[in-house]
Amino acid sequence: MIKITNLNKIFNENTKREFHALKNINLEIKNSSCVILKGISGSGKSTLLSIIGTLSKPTSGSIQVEDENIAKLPDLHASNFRAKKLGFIFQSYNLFDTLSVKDNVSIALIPLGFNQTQIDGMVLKALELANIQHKKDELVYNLSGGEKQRCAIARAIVNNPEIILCDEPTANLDYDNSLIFIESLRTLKNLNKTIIVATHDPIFDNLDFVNKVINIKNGEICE
Ligand SMILES: Nc1ncnc2c1ncn2[C@@H]1O[C@H](COP(=O)(O)OP(=O)(O)OP(=O)(O)O)[C@@H](O)[C@H]1O
Repeated sequence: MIKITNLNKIFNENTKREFHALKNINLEIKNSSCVILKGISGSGKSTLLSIIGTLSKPTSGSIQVEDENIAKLPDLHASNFRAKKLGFIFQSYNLFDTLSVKDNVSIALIPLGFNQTQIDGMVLKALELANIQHKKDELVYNLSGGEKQRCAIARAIVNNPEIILCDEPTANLDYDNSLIFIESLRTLKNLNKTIIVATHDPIFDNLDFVNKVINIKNGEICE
């Protein structure tokens, strides 16, 4: 369970540019559920996702993941938490263009101390799950947008994370590739992953495997 309590994020606090981006967010996300964070541009979706992902810290409030409050983790602990428990999928893919698909995916395992045989096995499994194994030796530079997204999915799941965070994952995909992405999410849901997607893409409306849609407006949850 992810339990967010009284969470606030204020950028540039106590300056003329002060901006209250998240206002008293309270939210519970059950294990193995799929949750969509919806809201127009600037509503605070990415800010919330990056705080859940320990990429930034809230101004106040707590985020309990099982028994741990991850809101105030020191940087080293936060990076350990991310490496073990989280997978990220971004709209811009965040891949290394000049590396192969296989090498992009294995990067996520480097901090975890696996040996080469273990890494090879885990990478192959992730590539197969994401349906990109046939391009494993190709440079990312040469992939299509949909293939890059599948490579990004493989990288996000290679560490077998419990939680997968997706920020506008279909923003750069055409309709057919967006549907393929949604089928990958369904596969991950069936593998009991907890999935949180920040999006304003209507393609995520009314999906049968989505457990909860949370609307965010001006940094607040509106039920
Ligand atoms: N580092 C920052 N400093 C100041 N303001 C910020 C910062 N990051 C985000 N904001 C502001 O916080 C608000 C929420 O931004 P956020 O990126 O979370 O929105 P979003 O809902 O994800 O939008 P989009 O769909 O366009 O990505 C915006 O008004 C943004 O300008």
